[in-house]
Amino acid sequence: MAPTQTQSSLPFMPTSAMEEQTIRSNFIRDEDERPKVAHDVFCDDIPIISLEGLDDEDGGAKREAICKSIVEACQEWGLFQVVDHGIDAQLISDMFRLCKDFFNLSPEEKYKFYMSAGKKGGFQISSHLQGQLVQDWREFFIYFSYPTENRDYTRWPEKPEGWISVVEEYSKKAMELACKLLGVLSEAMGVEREALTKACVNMDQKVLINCYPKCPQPDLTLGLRPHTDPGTITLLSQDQVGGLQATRDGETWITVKPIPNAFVVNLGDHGMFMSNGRFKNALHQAVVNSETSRMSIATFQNPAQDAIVYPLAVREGEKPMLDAPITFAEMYKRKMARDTEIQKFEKTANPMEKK
Ligand SMILES: O=C(O)CCC(=O)C(=O)O
Ligand SMILES: [Fe+2]
Repeated sequence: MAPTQTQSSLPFMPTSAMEEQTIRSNFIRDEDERPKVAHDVFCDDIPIISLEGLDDEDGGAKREAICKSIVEACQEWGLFQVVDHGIDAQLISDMFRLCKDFFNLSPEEKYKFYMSAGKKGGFQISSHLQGQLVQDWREFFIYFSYPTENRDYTRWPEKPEGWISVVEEYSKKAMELACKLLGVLSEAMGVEREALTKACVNMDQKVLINCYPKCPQPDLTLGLRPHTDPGTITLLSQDQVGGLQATRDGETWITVKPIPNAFVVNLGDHGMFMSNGRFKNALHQAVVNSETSRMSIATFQNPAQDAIVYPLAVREGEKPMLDAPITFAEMYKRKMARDTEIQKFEKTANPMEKK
């Protein structure tokens, strides 16, 4: 079918390039940004924590041991995997099946949900950030799922059939699990179990489904550039392909081993600030491959825009990381300004360095 006017003015979709042998220049990263480790070279360093027993009565030895592992993982990595988390395997598999069906729809069908400015959710290509010099090799669909009054059901596709109710259930279960984990972190900071959830005011949740089409030159590009998530905590489920990478020093990357039905949990900037830097905001990225497409579902738990960002606890000998309380909206604005600044700097500074 000939592209319509609207489609031709929209960004290039990686899926349209699946038959091409080389990638377009706007996806090619500078050499130092290219993947150093392949999507399927897995590393076991990331803690895998079973949550069985987490709901035991306070003081239970099992709960105590689980909490300890979570806290250690947050201090060391800001990232870990959870199994036995109580979210039904069937629900996760239904979600993946329906997400896959959506991405397999024709471009016309997907573009009906194209997320232009001001739309509460929908289909997008590459990156949330505007004006990026190099594009990410991905397409995604995003749901604005909580608070429920934010749901604009005109942005929730009726095709594939049944997707709406599965997303509703999935997002509810993810919200419950995230709050449970935030409870563990709150207690570790010596504040009441609900403290982090309350600090988010009316907790916001977005469910983002990433689809990374197979790529003819995966060594030259990234599915998703290195970033930290801005919010409090993220629950990520991924298929068995592999591609999520984490780092502790910003240089050595490891590929997180996919585990069926597990969630990769990572803390975002808000989680880090609220703990005064005790818990890390995990830097991560996604790489692609030439054999198969990959899918991941990131559920972001964020504070409300006007929620106050300030450490809930400052430990002895520490100074607060922030001079004064700010709103989450302000925190995000500063992050974005910094990210754009870093990009501009890199693009202008690199040629000088090479001289
Ligand atoms: O696809 C992945 O593994 C990572 C996704 C991610 O980091 C994100 O959507 O923020
Ligand atoms: Fe992320």
